[in-house]
Amino acid sequence: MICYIIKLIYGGIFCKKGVYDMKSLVSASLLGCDLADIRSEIKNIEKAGADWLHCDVMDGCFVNNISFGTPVLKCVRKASDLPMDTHLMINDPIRYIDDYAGLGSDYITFHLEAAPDPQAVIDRIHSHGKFAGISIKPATPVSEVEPYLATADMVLVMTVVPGFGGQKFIPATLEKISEIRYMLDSMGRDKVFIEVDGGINAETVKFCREAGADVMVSGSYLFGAEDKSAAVKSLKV
Ligand SMILES: O=C(CO)[C@H](O)[C@H](O)COP(=O)(O)O
Ligand SMILES: [Fe+2]
Repeated sequence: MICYIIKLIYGGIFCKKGVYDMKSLVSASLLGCDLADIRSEIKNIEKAGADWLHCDVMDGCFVNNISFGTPVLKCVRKASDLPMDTHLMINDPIRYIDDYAGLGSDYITFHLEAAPDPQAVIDRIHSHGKFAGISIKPATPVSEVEPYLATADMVLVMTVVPGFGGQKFIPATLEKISEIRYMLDSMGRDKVFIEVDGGINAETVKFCREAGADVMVSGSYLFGAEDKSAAVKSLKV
């Protein structure tokens, strides 16, 4: 208990042995690119050193925005061999897992708040041989995701309220990253990724990394950068 309190105070300094040995991964959020020119945007960000392609699927119900769905992700799959990191911001996501797995997503992340039975969604993703991510909004307590840490392959901590790119990073989410990393370490699950998404740039990434995150999603910062290689590099802290 004392250790846990110290850990929270220090915001993750003592967390996850080994993660600091490797650079963090950068997942480029295509929501921030010019969608009319998506193939060349993908090629450019790939050349700049991005590790994954992050695809934000929004249904206009779970979040107040509609983005894109299977037709666009099929084109993304054809345009690149990079791992596809699909972020489902849709209600009752189990309805669409077969589709997003079938089109070639590597990681499929859904929202805990949107799923009546989160374990069933994780199991369905695994039944396709894909990696399962579970995400929480900034207002959702870490205790709600704890039951799924034993089986999820990735936890996505939203660092903005989901729905739109270009928002400001919420610092209060850092404590949640540290708490989740501590819980995963305590369970011996040190291969589980913690991904952060929303307002990630060269400054905010440092705090996320210290707290224990290892996959950094970035849209507006990366695609808005003049020098994309330098921007990607700045996120690999
Ligand atoms: O899931 C998301 C929004 O809900 C996006 O991935 C995220 O906002 C990335 O955009 P930016 O880096 O511009 O904040
Ligand atoms: Fe996202």
